[in-house]
Amino acid sequence: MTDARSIQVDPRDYRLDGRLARRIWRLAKPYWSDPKHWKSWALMAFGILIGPAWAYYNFWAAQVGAEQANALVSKNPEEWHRIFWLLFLLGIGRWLYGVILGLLNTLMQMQWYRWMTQWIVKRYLAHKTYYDIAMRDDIDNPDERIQDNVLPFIDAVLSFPTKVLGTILGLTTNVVLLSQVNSRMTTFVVVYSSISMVVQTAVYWPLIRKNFDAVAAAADFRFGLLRVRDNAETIAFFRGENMEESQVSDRLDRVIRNKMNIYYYNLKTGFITQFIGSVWTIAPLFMIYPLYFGGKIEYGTIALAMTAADGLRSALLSLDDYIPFFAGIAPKTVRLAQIVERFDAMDAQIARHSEQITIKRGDSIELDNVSFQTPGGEQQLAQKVSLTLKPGESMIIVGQTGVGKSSMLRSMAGLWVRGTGTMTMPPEDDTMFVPQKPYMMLGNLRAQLLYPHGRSDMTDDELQAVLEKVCLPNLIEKSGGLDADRDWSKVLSLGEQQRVSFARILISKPKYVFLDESTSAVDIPTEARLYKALIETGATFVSVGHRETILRFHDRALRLLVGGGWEIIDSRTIEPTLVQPLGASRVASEPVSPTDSGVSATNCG
Ligand SMILES: Nc1ncnc2c1ncn2[C@@H]1O[C@H](COP(=O)(O)OP(=O)(O)OP(=O)(O)O)[C@@H](O)[C@H]1O
Repeated sequence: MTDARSIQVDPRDYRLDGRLARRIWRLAKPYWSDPKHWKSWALMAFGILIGPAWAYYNFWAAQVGAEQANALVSKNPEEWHRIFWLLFLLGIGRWLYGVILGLLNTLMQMQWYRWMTQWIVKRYLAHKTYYDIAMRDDIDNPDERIQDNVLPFIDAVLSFPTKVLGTILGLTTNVVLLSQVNSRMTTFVVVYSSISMVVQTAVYWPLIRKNFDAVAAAADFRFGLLRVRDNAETIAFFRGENMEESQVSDRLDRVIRNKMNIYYYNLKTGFITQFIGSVWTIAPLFMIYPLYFGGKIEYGTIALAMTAADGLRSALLSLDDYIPFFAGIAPKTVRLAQIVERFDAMDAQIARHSEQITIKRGDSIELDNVSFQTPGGEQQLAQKVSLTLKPGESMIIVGQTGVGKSSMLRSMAGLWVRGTGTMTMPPEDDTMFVPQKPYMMLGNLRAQLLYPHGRSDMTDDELQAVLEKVCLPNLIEKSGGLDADRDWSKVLSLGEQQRVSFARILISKPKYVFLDESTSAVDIPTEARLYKALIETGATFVSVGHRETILRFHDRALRLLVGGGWEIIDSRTIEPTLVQPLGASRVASEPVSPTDSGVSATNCG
């Protein structure tokens, strides 16, 4: 996950143009083009169709209101009471309309929200895209994008058709109403509102960028806090609290600066909006009252005209609203679209097979002219590697630090796909990759041991026997049983976690195992025990390691050279300095039997 500040911003993302419209369409289309979502279409159609009825209702209510005012002036209590109860019922109808529309909208929103979030998460996890994003570091805070942006996007898009319909109906009904009273006033409202629309558009334009920056700053602040949680122990060791406090305050300052920026901007523009509104409240009065004093209209018509003029103005002003509306949703849309565009790019890359290592499935490990690259293509690693590893064989990858040993394992696991050539790999279900820092899932000790498949018919005694083989004879007892639930990544030392990883191998019995410095945190006798147990399973395995002591457990070594070269050598006769000198623990130069590790069962740890 990366800091939003380090991401290059495309200035085109700040515009409200066809590109934004296409992005909205790209995000909305998958849901709305699926016939399975007919219910949402039905709800949407209902919401739209009820609009004209609602407009007519308001049209009629305005006329009834005028009749009531006339009944008041002509001192007609029966008529006044009749209209009063009618208006009371109309009020209930208005309330019911609001409730029904709110319910329909929420139902539609939740259906789409669930679907869209699941759709994005599915694509995020497919083809290991989450890993690609994390490695390339070009999409900041993907989790925040998924969690925070989907609902506001949906909310905005769903409200859009009703908003447009509301504007159209508001314009037509109020023009009809107002022109019944005075056509001059209709012209005034239209001209006045058009001018105000132009002014407001100019005023709101800069807000798009400000909103954008505010969203990125908030995501950044969250990221800063998350870093502290994720690295709590390291920070505590380094006593880095002061530095962390300053980085968090720094991010918080940015959030506040952006919020204040928007606030001051709204305050300034608020004066303009306020001025436009004030002129409006006075101006129509000067046009309507002379008509009344001249006996040209009845008293109730004043209220009717004012309601219609106000309705027409708000319909026209709602046009102004489209700019702030799009300015508000643009950042969220762009942040979501960027992540979906990355999914699309990933799919396209896979479909094209371009610059991508082809992976075939077979019963051995075979590299045919494979050249490896880092995920973004920044670095060429080992070039044109060809080798075969038959079932039961083992190989260690050695070479200078940073030369690309772990990367080769990542490519074999299908995590890094960039490069050329063809790699034959065993079926995924037959393989297990063991990283240096094991993953401890949430759950009890049994779940840790059975990870990743989570199923096994092994009894508790059998699990205990496995733990003894990996030098953890007391783990169950000291943890409070196999069903004890702890934060295992914290309560187990790294060496213990690495031994749990080996227990997982012995439990799952994969045919192929790939180990990336998986014994770096255990002592040499324990390492020997672990490799001995691995060899006994008969698995084919490939290790990456720095310690010369593990060379002897492998049939051969692939030595990677700086500049992309490589060579295959006999791992038992390799010059230890080609791996990494270990000082006192030099290995004997004569070949050693892999099963003769030189340690006894009691020699663990
Ligand atoms: N996500 C990444 N994006 C771009 N380059 C990367 C990424 N991860 C690693 N690299 C680069 O790829 C090169 C090979 O890294 P790799 O981890 O494979 O080396 P290594 O030989 O295993 O190193 P070490 O022995 O230190 O563990 C390094 O130069 C490293 O900086």
